[in-house]
Amino acid sequence: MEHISEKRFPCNAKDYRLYEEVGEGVSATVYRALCIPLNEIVAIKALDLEKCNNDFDGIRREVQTMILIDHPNVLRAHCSFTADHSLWVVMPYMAGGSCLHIMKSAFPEGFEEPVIATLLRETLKALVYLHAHGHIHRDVKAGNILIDSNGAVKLADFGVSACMFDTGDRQRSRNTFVGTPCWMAPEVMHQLHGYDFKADIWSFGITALELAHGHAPFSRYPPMKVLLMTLQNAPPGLDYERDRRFSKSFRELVADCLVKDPKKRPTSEKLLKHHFFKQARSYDYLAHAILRGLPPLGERFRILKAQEADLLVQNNALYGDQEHLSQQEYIRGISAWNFNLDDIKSRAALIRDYDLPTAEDLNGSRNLRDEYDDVGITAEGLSPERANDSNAAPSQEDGFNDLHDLENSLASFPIKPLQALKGCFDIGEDDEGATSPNWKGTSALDIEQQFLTKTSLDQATGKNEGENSGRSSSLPRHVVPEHKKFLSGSLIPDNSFSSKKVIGEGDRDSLQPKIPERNYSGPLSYRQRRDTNSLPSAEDTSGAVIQRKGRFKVTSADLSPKGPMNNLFSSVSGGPVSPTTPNFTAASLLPSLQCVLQQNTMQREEIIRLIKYVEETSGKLAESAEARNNDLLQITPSSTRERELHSQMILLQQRIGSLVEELQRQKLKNAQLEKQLNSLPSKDGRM
Ligand SMILES: Nc1ncnc2c1ncn2[C@@H]1O[C@H](COP(=O)(O)OP(=O)(O)OP(=O)(O)O)[C@@H](O)[C@H]1O
Repeated sequence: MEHISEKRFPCNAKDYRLYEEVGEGVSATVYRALCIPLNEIVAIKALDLEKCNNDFDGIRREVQTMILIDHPNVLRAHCSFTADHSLWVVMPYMAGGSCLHIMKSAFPEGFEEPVIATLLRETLKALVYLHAHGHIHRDVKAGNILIDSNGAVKLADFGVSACMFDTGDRQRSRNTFVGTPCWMAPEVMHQLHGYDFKADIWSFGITALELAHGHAPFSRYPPMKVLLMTLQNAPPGLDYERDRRFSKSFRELVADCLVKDPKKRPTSEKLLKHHFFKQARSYDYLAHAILRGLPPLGERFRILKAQEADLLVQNNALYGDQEHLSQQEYIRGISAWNFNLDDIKSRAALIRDYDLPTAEDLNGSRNLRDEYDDVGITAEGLSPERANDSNAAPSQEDGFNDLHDLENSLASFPIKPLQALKGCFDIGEDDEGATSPNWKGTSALDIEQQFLTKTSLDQATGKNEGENSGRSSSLPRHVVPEHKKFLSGSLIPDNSFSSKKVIGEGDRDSLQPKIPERNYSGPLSYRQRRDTNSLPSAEDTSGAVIQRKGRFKVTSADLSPKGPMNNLFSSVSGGPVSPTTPNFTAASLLPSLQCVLQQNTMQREEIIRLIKYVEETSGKLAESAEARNNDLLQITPSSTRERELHSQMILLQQRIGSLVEELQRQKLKNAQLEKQLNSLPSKDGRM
C-alpha cells in the first residue's frame, strides 16, 4: 500500500507555476504545473466554478474523496483551494495521460491483450478498494484511467462518485442518472430501484471493450440512442469472428461483467480472481508497450485538440448544422451531455440507426461492421427487411416511440454556477488530518459529516474567504480557463447559464449568482426562444424540480406517480406544463399530447402489472386475474408500438397462466406427498 506523502503541498496559487494544458473535461482544464516550494511537477485541475456543471455537493464530494483515498491505483489529490473563479485541485502528474488519449494518439484500434489485462487488473484493484470503502465510482472509462511515466495505473475522476453509506438526499442521488451513457449500466438508466457497486462492474466491462477496440460500443450514437440500445439490445461483447485475436478468457471476462441483471455480475473482488488476469504484467512492461516513443502529454493533447477542431470544421462543412457538431462532444467521451429530452429526441429523429456519419467515418479508420459486431448484430441483420423484425435492433420509428417511454426515467442537466462557493474547498493535507487520516476505520458517512462541519465552520468564520481574497487578487486572469469553445454544441446543458432561480436544496439556492443569459446556438436556440416568449420552463413550474444532484436534476416525475393531468410534458424540457399556458400553438401541443398517450399506455401496463402482483401475492386463482386482465386488454391498441406491447402482454399472460397451472400441479403433488408422509407413522404403528 502506498503511503500518504509527508510533503505538505501549499494551498496558495502563488506557489504554483502553470505550464501547458494537458487535458480538458467538461468542467475542468488540467495543466502540468510546478509546485515551486517543493520543486515537484504536479497536475492542477482547474474547475471553473462559474461555468462548472457540477453542484456544490458534487465538487465537494470529488475533492473530499480524492484527498482521503490511499491506494496506489486511485489518483488522490494533494490539496485543493479556490483561486479567483476556479477551484484548483493539485494532484500527482500522470505523464502518460489517459488510456483514451493514448489510444487516440497511437492505438486507434485498441491495445493488445496483455496490455489490456494489465490496465484492467490495476483498475479493478482500484474498484475493489473503492467498493470496500463504500464508494461507487460511476464513471469508469478509458478516459479516467491514467498512467504515469513509469507505467503505474490510477483511476481518476470522482466527479460523479457516490457513497453507499449515504442516507436521505445523498441516498436518493443513487436513484439519479449519473455517468457517461456508453459506459452506463442499464439499471442506472432505468432508475427504478437505484443501483449499487455492480454499476461499476458494467462500466468496467464496457471499458474492457473500449480498450480492445479503441472505442466504446455504441460510441457513434447520440446519448438517447445509447440508452435505447443498452436497454433493449443484448449486451455488447467480444465477437468470435472479428475479435479472434482475443482469448476465450477475455471474452468470458467481458461477458461476466456485461450481464444486464446486476445481481448476476461478479463483485470487483471476485472478478480480480478471474483467470484472464493471469496474463497481466508489470508497470515496466506497460510503460514499454504503450508509452515508448510517444510525444510529451502536452504535445499529444495539443495535436488531438487541433485534430478535433479540424473535424468539427469538416463536419460543419459537410452537414452544416449543429447536430453533428454536438456529436463530436459525445465522441470525445466527455461526460456531460444534454438530457433535454426534446432536443435529444429531435436529434435521434435525424439519425438513421445504421448510417450515422462519425469522426471515424470521415477518417476512414473504422467501418460500420465494427459497431454491429459490438452489439451482436450481423451485417445481414441490417437489411431493410430486418428492420421490421421485432427482434432486430429498434427501427427509427420504434426507437422514437421508446424515447417517450424513457421520458419518466430521465432528468435534465442541472447547472449550479458556484461563484459564491469560493473558499469552501480549501483542503490540504493538514485538513485531511483534521477530518480523517484515511478511510480505514472511519465510515464514509463520518468523513462526510466531519467535512461538512469543517466547511461550514470555515464559512462561518470567514477564514477561507479572507485567505482567498488575498490569493485571487494575485492570480493572472489567463490561468482561469476560458469557456471552452469546443463545448458550445448542443451537448452543453441547456440550462447552463440560466439566471433563473433554482428550486430545491434550501440554502444553496441563495448562493445562485446572476449570470447573464448565454447566446445559444443550434438546438439550444429553442430554449432561448421559449424564454423570450415567456413560456414557462420546467423550473418555473412550482415544485417541478425538487432536487439537484451532481450533473443531474431530479424532478417530481422521478419520485412521485403522476396524475393524468399532470402528465403533460414540456416539449422543451420534459417538465410538466399547464395546458392553459398562453402562446401554445397546435404544433407545440402535439408532442405533449403524444406523451400523454404514451404515458397512458405505460400506466395501463403498470396497472396490469400491479393487479398481477396483488393477485399473485394474495393467492387468488389465475382465472380471476386473467378475466380482469383480459378486460383491460380489450382496449384496442392503435399504434404499432401499442400493438407490440399488446401482444407482449398477451404472451406474458399466457406464461403467467401456465406458471399458475404448474404451481397448482406442484401444490397438488406436495399435498399428496404430505399425505403419504402423514400415513407413514400409522403404518409403523400397525407393524
Ligand atoms: N493528474 C493528471 N495528470 C495528467 N493528466 C490528467 C490528470 N488528471 C486529468 N488529466 C487529463 O485531463 C483530462 C480531463 O480531466 P478530468 O477527467 O478529471 O476532467 P473532468 O472535467 O472531470 O472530465 P469528464 O468530463 O470527462 O469527467 C483527463 O481525461 C486526462 O487526460
